[in-house]
Amino acid sequence: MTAPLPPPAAGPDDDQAQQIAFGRCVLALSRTMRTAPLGWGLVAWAAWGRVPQANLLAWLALAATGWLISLGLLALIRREGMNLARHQHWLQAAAAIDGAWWGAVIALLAGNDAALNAFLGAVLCGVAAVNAPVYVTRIHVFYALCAALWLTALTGLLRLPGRAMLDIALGLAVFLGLLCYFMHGVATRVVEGIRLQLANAALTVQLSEALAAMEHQAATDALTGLPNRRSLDQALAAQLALARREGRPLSLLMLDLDRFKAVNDTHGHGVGDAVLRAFAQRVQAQLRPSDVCARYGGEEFVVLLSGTKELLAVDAADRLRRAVADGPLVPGVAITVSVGLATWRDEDAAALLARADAALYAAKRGGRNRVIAG
Ligand SMILES: Nc1nc2c(ncn2[C@@H]2O[C@H](COP(=O)(O)OP(=O)(O)OP(=O)(O)O)[C@@H](O)[C@H]2O)c(=O)[nH]1
Repeated sequence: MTAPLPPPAAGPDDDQAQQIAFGRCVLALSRTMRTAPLGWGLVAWAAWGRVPQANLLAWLALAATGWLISLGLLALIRREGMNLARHQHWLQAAAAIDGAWWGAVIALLAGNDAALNAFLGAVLCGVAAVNAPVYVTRIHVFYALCAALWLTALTGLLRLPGRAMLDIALGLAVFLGLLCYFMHGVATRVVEGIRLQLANAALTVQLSEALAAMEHQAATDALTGLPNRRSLDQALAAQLALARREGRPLSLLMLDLDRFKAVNDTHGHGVGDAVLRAFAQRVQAQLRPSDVCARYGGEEFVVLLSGTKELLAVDAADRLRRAVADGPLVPGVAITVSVGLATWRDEDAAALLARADAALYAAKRGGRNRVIAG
């Protein structure tokens, strides 16, 4: 009977999904930050000659400083392994600094030029829109960026006269509010996707482990831990193919414990089982790693000696026989083994096994505890 599949593992930790989401966000931000100088160029181009040069230079200096601080924070986060618990506030700080120096573009450059004001408002909307997918796996960090951007912009607008400035502040607030609202839904689905990927990966590992365990079970004899008959058939087919292709010699031993029924009858089946297990271990201890020892059925075993001609195989078989006869396999139970040997002669597996079986039968008839080559 095959063992039932283990129950599926519990879903992966939410912490793990959040950690992956955080790592993705840090990497995305590291990439996007490289494009910031493009934004400076656009702003400088639009404001050139329209605002006092000192203001433009002050904003560029502020932007470059904020940018360098954010880059430094990101580099530290990456160097220390992007740990969510330790670094999430650092990332929030980097985003807020980013938002603040962008927002300062209004404070330093907006004024009476309506076209420039509109351009700067559009730039801030663009900055928020570009950053939305960057922070989609850490939406709260995006809120920090938007809040810092809007508050800094508002501070600059409030000190200017006229309603137009408040209109820009309101328009920006509506745009950022809507963007955050829609990104919230997207962000939830993205993190859910990461969770599903983790669950799938965990399930795949679990299934392949269960499959490997089942394959092992299907190929192994439960009592002795040796390969079973099914596995022997496969090993024998492979060895015969090798023998045919490369002319490698192959010898097959069929071993059968002598008068094993008497062990069961005298000591009980439990002791009989222990004898079979001890026999398997003793035989295996005598073999090379390339040899195959399988339980053929009952108290019968088959050994494949690859690359071994008949003379050497007889020696090996006799060594096995002596190892069994040398001392009791379990305390108080002495037993011997008879061995039939057949060396491959361009025949198929069934014929080779039949020859070894006939040799084993001859060994039994000859008095047991002996090796006969067929
Ligand atoms: N304990 C135990 N006994 C087994 C197992 N498989 C087969 N047997 C027993 O092995 C015994 C084989 O007996 P026989 O075929 O008569 O052979 P034998 O007594 O070894 O005699 P010879 O082979 O002629 O020397 C039977 O009593 C089976 O019940 C097993 O997994 N555990």
